[in-house]
Amino acid sequence: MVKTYRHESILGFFKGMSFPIASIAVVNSVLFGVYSNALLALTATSHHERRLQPPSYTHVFIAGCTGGFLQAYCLAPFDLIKVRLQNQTEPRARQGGPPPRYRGPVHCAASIFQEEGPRGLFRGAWALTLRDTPTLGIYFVSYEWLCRQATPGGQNPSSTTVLVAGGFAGITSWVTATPLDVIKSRMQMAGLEQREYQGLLDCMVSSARQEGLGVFFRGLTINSARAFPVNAVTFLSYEYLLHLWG
Ligand SMILES: C[N+](C)(C)CCCC[C@H](N)C(=O)O
Repeated sequence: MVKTYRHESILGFFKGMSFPIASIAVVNSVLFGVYSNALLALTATSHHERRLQPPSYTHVFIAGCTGGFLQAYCLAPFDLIKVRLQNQTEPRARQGGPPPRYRGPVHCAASIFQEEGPRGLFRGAWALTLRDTPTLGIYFVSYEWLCRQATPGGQNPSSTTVLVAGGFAGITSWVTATPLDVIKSRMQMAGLEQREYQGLLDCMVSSARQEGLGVFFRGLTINSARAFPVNAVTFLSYEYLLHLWG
C-alpha cells in the first residue's frame, strides 16, 4: 500500500476500475431489477406497500433465485475475463521476458473469442448459474429477515439496519456460494491450461481427490471480508434510490 501510494498517489488504488465498474453496474441492475419485478408479480405489492404487507420468505426466495439465474448470464463473460486476468501472474511485460498473454480486458475478450470461439466466452457459465441461483435467493431472504428483526412493524429499516443486514446477507450468500465458486473458477481456467474437465462433477471429484475437502472452502475468509462492505453499500444504495424515485 505504501509503495503504491508513494509512486502513484491515491489514484494508484483505483487502477483498472472502469471494467469492474461497468460490469457491476450491468449485473446489479439486472439482479435487482429482476428481483423487484419478480416480487411485484408474485405479491402484487409495490416496494412502498411492502412495509405494511411484507412478502413471504418463499416469495422473496423465488424472486431472488430468478434474479440470480438471469444475472448469471450477464455476469459470465465479465467474470471469465476477471478470472483469466487475475490468474495472469506476470501482468506486465518485463524486459527480455515474454509479453503477457492478455494485455487488458478488451484484448482478453478478443483473444478468448478467437481462440475458443464465441461459446468460449461462456465457459463455466453453467457452474456460475448453479452458484448464483440458490445463493442469491439466500441473499435476499437473509437481508429481509435481518431487517425485519431490527425494525418495528410497518416502519422502514434505518440506514444502519440496512448496512448491517446487507453486509451479513453478503457474507451468508458467499459462505454458501464458495464451494461452487472454487469449481467455477477452475472450469474457467481450464480452457487456458490445456486441461479439460469432463464437466462440473468431474472437476469437483478430481479437485477433492487431489487436494482434500478443504478445497471447497478456498478463499472463504477473503470473500467474506470483502462481502460485508460491498453488500452493505449495495443495499443502502438500492433502498435509497427506490425511496428517491419510487
Ligand atoms: C451469490 N454470490 C455469493 C456469488 C454473490 C452475492 C453478492 C453479490 C455482490 N455483487 C458481491 O459481489 O458480493
